[in-house]
Amino acid sequence: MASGLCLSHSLLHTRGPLRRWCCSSLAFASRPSANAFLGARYGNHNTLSVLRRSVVSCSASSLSTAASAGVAAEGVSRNVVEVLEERGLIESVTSEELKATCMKQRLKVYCGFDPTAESLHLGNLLGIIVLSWFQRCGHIPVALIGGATGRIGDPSGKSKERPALDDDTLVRNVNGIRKILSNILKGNSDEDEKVVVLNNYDWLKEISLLDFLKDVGKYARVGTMMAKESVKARLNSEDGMSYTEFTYQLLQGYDFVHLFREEGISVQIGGSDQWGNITAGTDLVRRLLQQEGAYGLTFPLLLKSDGTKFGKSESGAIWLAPSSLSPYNFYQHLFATPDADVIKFMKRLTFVDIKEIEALEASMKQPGYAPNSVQKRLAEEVTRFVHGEQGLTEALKATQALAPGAAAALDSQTLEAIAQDVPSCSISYSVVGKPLVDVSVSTGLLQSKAAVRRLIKQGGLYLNNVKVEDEGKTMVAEDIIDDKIFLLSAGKKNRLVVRVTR
Ligand SMILES: Nc1ncnc2c1ncn2[C@@H]1O[C@H](COP(=O)(O)OP(=O)(O)OP(=O)(O)O)[C@@H](O)[C@H]1O
Ligand SMILES: N[C@@H](Cc1ccc(O)cc1)C(=O)O
Repeated sequence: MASGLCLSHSLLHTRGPLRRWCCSSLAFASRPSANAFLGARYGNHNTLSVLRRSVVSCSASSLSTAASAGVAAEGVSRNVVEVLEERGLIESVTSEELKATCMKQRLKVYCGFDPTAESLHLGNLLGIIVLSWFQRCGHIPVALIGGATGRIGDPSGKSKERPALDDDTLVRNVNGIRKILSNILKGNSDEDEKVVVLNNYDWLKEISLLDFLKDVGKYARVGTMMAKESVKARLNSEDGMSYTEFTYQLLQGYDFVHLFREEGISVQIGGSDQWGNITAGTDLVRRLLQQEGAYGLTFPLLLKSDGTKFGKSESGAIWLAPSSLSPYNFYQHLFATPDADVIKFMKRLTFVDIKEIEALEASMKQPGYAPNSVQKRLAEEVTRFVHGEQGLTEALKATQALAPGAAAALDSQTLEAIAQDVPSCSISYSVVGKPLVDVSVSTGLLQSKAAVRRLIKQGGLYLNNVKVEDEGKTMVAEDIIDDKIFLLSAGKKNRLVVRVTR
């Protein structure tokens, strides 16, 4: 049974579907012409001009006219393809027709994530954001977790075969990712809007090897499979590629067939590295189901300033799960975005109106611009989207409390949150009445009492963000916030959260 969070209609996956390929109950408002499926790769930053040059079945101007003439399908508020173009969120689409189709009908759109870690990361967030844009424009987003494909390993963008994950790890990762997807998508949609999270293990586990080879493999051309970037790159490498990984594109392709037929999902999105897998899906729908109307859309990968991609395999992933990276640290990473990238990230990672982003861009060039103001806005918007209002409040409180020279009043909740990001230790309540000099050494903040005294003289020791002036200070009950915790700081950067046990 499908593990959809709130699945509106159940998946019909008996062994039957493999025999029901040619009869789909889906009704599509438009049937694209065959040459519309030649596909159009968008230039990275020049999407509109490429689009105009290669329009096949309808011109860009006729689309805008159609939209402004108010012929949009009920529930569809804006042209999502235009919105995504405007924000630099389209790398390629399989057909120009999508731009017209997305105004004529409410589309179901999916993005898949393999469970290769317990959390998703900032790069994966783009898929969630694009899903969310579809939703904001009136379409229906579906997130998919690759419980089955995660066992095979996507070779896209990988120079080496991925190590196989054991079952326990896979289950843990699937659960972790499901939680993130549900939280973010649910938190950012209307209360009564259902969020669907599927797991491809639910249908792929049903299919026998013989059925798969006979019924799916027959429709796949080896030459086309070999020509995919993910395969070509690996075939030229020393280790080559296993048959297992070679079949990955077919599994993802079959997912699209299944979702198109059983769930009425007609659009698959993914990062640009997913182009080969996505087109494997649109091809299979055409060959196997003999149906037109399946679209693929990719977005550019989010890159760091050094040109490497934000990813889970790269060092220092910016995780979305609060258990892997606190909202405070998440916020700080975004706050540290270089000026050169901040406007691009505002467009791709937030839902702030494009006009407002342009105004922010102009403000950065003004003489009175307060440095990092746009970074602050970026960090706030993205943290709110990922961690909710409460996560943002936690991040802002911790930021205030940990800012050099902070005078923020502390509470135990903030300190507990900070304890995820700075060293912490526990001490017994008998600390009350002890000299602070001794406590600073016994907690490991500083090496010796002499060092503590020297620091106090220099004005560098802080207790709960308040400068300690008196070398003879002893701890009193009021120093222990909410009777449980306090913060010691040596200078502005060296912090220690101390939990007090009774
Ligand atoms: N930096 C990125 N920018 C945009 N999209 C990304 C980025 N990294 C991953 N994605 C997209 O997220 C989806 C899930 O990707 P995937 O699970 O392979 O993540 P990954 O970080 O690339 O994993 P791994 O590092 O294990 O390959 C895909 O659509 C992929 O294109
Ligand atoms: N191949 C995708 C995940 C995915 C899996 C199955 C799908 O149907 C779609 C996408 C990735 O690794 O990022």
